[in-house]
Amino acid sequence: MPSPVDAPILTADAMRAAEAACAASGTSLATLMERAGAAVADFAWRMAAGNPVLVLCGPGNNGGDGYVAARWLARRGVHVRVAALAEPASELARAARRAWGGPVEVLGDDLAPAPLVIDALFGVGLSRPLRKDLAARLRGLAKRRVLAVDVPSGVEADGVQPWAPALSADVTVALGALKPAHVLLPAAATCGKVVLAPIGIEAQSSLRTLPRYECDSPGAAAHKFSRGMALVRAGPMRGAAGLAASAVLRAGAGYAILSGASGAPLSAIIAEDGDHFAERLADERLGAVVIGPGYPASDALDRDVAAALKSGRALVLDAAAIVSALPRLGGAPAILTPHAGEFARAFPGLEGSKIDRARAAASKSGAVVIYKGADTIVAAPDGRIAAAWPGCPWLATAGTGDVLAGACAAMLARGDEAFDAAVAAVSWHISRARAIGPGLVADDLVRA
Ligand SMILES: NC(=O)C1=CN([C@@H]2O[C@H](COP(=O)(O)OP(=O)(O)OC[C@H]3O[C@@H](n4cnc5c(N)ncnc54)[C@H](OP(=O)(O)O)[C@@H]3O)[C@@H](O)[C@H]2O)[C@H](O)CC1
Ligand SMILES: [K+]
Repeated sequence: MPSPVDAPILTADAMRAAEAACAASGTSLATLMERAGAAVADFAWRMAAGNPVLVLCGPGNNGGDGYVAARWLARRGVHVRVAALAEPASELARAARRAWGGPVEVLGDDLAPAPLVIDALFGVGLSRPLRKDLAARLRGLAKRRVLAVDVPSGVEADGVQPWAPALSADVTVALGALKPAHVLLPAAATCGKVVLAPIGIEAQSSLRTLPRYECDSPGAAAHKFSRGMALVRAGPMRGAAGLAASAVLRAGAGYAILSGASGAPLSAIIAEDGDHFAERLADERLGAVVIGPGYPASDALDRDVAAALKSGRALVLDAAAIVSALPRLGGAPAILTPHAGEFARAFPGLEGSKIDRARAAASKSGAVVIYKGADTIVAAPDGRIAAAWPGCPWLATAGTGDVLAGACAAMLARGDEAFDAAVAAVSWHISRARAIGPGLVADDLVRA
């Protein structure tokens, strides 16, 4: 399910700060809740398509949003019922319940379902996992369409805790900004389609969802070197390096060299003996170097990584090259592309959500980190983060990481700074994978 493009993501604390700033500048929390409930009602009205709706309200302001949504739905002629888990615990929620004015059922075992269920039990204020009896009761409603208010109830908004909701949502209406849980597994997989209701909050954040991939045409006066030159160092598994070199060209650089291989998958790639590696590294036109695809840990890898670091070129380091380079990176322009296992080896002992850990790894290494997975995170040392959920599940196959490394080199060679290059490469990779779809193999990503 696609999620909003280039949208801000706020943690629960950042969200509370944004709400407070909003209140300080004259927009009350009651107004925000009214807008939130109205936005939820609008999405629900379309989803319900004339069918009855059941709103489940919790004790906090998430429940408050639910009461407001119920009032707006009733006003639009929808047959709407409300069931509460507990009495409202906040003044805003109490006021919202009074304004609803209709009957409130008890969320008990005998609660009759409706074709559409609005889950307004808990939002960013969830402080512990759902109680087992409540979870069991909610699972009885699981066959219905579910619209979750802000996050599916049971999900911890910051994506640190692996708590699960009892009801997975078909649609989640994120209020004011996305939350980390909307883009991090396992929570993201329970949110369904995530839509953003702006509600008037000033949501500035260096943590954002991935932008759409925009392919710039080369300028009219472009030539192969002005479009960027990248070098891929092959290890013993030549195929992986071949995929990376092919991606260098397909992702838009003008010149790709495959060092240490007698042949290449595309005739346009210059495949040559590894003896020329040092000479190539010294070429002023060289914009980026890839090391790691198909190159297990070895003395030879350490030597090649050292030579590449010494050259001062922008580097893309994958697989074993990451651990090899880390102690000597020293602020060199680099993109590291670890998957979960490689990340744990390279950056042991980090805590928090995947976003927190990627941010810490980037800050520690001074490099841009692409922490790969179905919920890929791109992190820059200065704190910028791009979250790539939902990627494309067909990318879960051998060789696609090699293609991503080559794409990163292409973007660097074309002149992007490291974070922009990494974001563009991830975005290119996903958009290509989505276009191919079922049955994708890595080679397809680098075919015409
Ligand atoms: N983004 C905005 O600008 C706006 C968001 N709004 C909505 O407000 C919620 C956040 O509201 P908040 O009141 O802070 O929190 P919740 O409604 O999520 O829940 C808090 C209450 O729930 C209790 N709680 C927490 N965990 C559990 C649990 N596992 N089981 C039972 N009860 C639980 C908690 O009690 P404590 O004992 O922990 O104190 C609270 O009573 C946000 O998500 C939006 O939906 C507003 O509309 C304003 C604008
Ligand atoms: K909710």
